[in-house]
Amino acid sequence: MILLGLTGSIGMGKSTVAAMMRRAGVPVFDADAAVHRLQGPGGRLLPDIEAAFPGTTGPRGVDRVALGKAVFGNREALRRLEAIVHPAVFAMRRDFVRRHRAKPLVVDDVPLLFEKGGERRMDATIVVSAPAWMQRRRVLARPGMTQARLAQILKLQVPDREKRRRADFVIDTGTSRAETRAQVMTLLACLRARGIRYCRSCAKSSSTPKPPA
Ligand SMILES: CC(C)(COP(=O)(O)OP(=O)(O)OC[C@H]1O[C@@H](n2cnc3c(N)ncnc32)[C@H](O)[C@@H]1O)[C@@H](O)C(=O)NCCC(=O)NCCS
Ligand SMILES: Nc1ncnc2c1ncn2[C@@H]1O[C@H](COP(=O)(O)OP(=O)(O)OP(=O)(O)O)[C@@H](O)[C@H]1O
Repeated sequence: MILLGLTGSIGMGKSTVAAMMRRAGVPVFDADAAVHRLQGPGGRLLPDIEAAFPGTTGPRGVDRVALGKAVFGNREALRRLEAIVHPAVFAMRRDFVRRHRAKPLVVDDVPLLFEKGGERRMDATIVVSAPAWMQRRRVLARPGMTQARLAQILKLQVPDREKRRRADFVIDTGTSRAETRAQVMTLLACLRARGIRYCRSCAKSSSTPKPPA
């Protein structure tokens, strides 16, 4: 089995690419979805989160906007939240990978792959990337997102340029979905047929469309 770490900064299209991979029959562990389950209605982590951040949980689970306000911009608070959330996610990931170990490819979709040194656990890494202006446009269109919140989140993330440099493969989402899907399918076919070493040598494609005038 080849274990692939999939990552990308906020709004780069990681979830979209992960969905394309899943549709292509690859098991994908979704760390964000795991976090949502653990923090959702009746979620296992609610008591610990409420104790550490009073008033941020309720019958509908974690109030993500309120918790985000408490931790983004406050490194110590974020570390406390991570200490509650990450061990539970690690355990779910380990079970998922074990369950699928007979498959040729397994994808681990990890928002903080390079930030937390997770790439060491992977056979290869894939970064999803688009031009910065497109990233901003996508993220600022989300409800509840502001320039200030985006700036705080970007400060916590390894810059896109650095991610691209460190990754084995880059998927460009600055183009049409059809082109992105074609890149995904080519990469998966290559990995299945030829393995990592061969595919590394023919990867790292990217195009950077100009911002609109
Ligand atoms: C604070 C929370 C509730 C805010 O939720 P919300 O739905 O508003 O934002 P979302 O989770 O989509 O994150 C927005 C962006 O911030 C990034 N981000 C989230 N947590 C972190 C973190 N610990 N460090 C750096 N960036 C982070 C995400 O990758 C994403 O790009 C949530 O982000 C959270 O619980 N974070 C801590 C757990 C964690 O580390 N999750 C990410 C990897 S498993
Ligand atoms: N070619 C493309 N590939 C992927 N996403 C695209 C493309 N073109 C436009 N998009 C849009 O870009 C947005 C990317 O959102 P997505 O949720 O996939 O990002 P993400 O990286 O998972 O974000 P986050 O880190 O915040 O969870 C979506 O609204 C998607 O429709």
